Amino acid sequence: MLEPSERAEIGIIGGSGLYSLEGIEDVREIKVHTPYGEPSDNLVLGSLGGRSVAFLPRHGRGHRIPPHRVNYRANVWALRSLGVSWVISVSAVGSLVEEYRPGDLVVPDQFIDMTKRREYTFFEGPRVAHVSMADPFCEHLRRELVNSAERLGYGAHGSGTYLCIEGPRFSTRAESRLWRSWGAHVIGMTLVPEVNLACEAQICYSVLALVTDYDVWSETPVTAEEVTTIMEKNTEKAKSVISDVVRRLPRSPDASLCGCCNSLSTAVI
Ligand SMILES: CSC[C@H]1O[C@H](OP(=O)(O)O)[C@H](O)[C@@H]1O
Ligand SMILES: Nc1ncnc2[nH]cnc12
Repeated sequence: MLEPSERAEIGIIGGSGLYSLEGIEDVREIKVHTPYGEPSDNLVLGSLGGRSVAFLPRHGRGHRIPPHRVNYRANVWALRSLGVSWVISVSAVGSLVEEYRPGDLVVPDQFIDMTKRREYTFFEGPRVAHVSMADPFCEHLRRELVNSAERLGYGAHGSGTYLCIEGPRFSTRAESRLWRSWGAHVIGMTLVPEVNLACEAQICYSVLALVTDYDVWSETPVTAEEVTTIMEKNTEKAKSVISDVVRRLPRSPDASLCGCCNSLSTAVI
């Protein structure tokens, strides 16, 4: 496979409602081919706040790809092949607890995987790896995201468990009650296996989640239309946080906060 000649330091994966980023200078658009097939769209490269970034809309521009059909391996591989060491993922999530309100930002620190049939690993044998997922997100990047949200006056819930369902349907009321009883805070359909693969690729990865709804446990059950409307009203928040955080990220992560770059050192058999 040909390695792209372009390079980028920071990858940004846009979720529902975030299909482009403003303020990128020196914009180039490239198609990246991977051993796993095509990523969700062309990658948009450029400079944001003096840092080289690569933007990829998870569902493709125009939201063409449903969550269970996203080629997560191609997306993460494509970003890695550009040399990114950080990936900021943006996601719309439902809330499973009253205190996380529509419009709020959340930077989760844990997840529960309820997906069913996805491609979870780059290591299909004969090379086998079991990466640790005890602390699945980059703590350094998480802190930077929370700090940026605070600085901009939005605030963010600095922890929370993201429960990932297979989708594309939403949960039943019984399922939603179950997720709540398990202690999950937010719900979405795309974190897994994006986070697993980022870890295998030794990338510092974190999610900036935006709450769009109260799922189906409150009176009026969530609809896709509701998610889109709330995202449209709030994408500015996510864009401002991204714009602020990319300026502040150091060239390399603080080894006392995260071990993302070494995630394979104890994982490969
Ligand atoms: C548009 S409703 C559900 C859809 O929104 C979330 O996507 P993303 O995480 O990419 O923002 C959710 O996971 C579903 O895919
Ligand atoms: N309630 C919900 N369930 C699953 N994914 C979502 N994305 C946004 N809201 C959601």
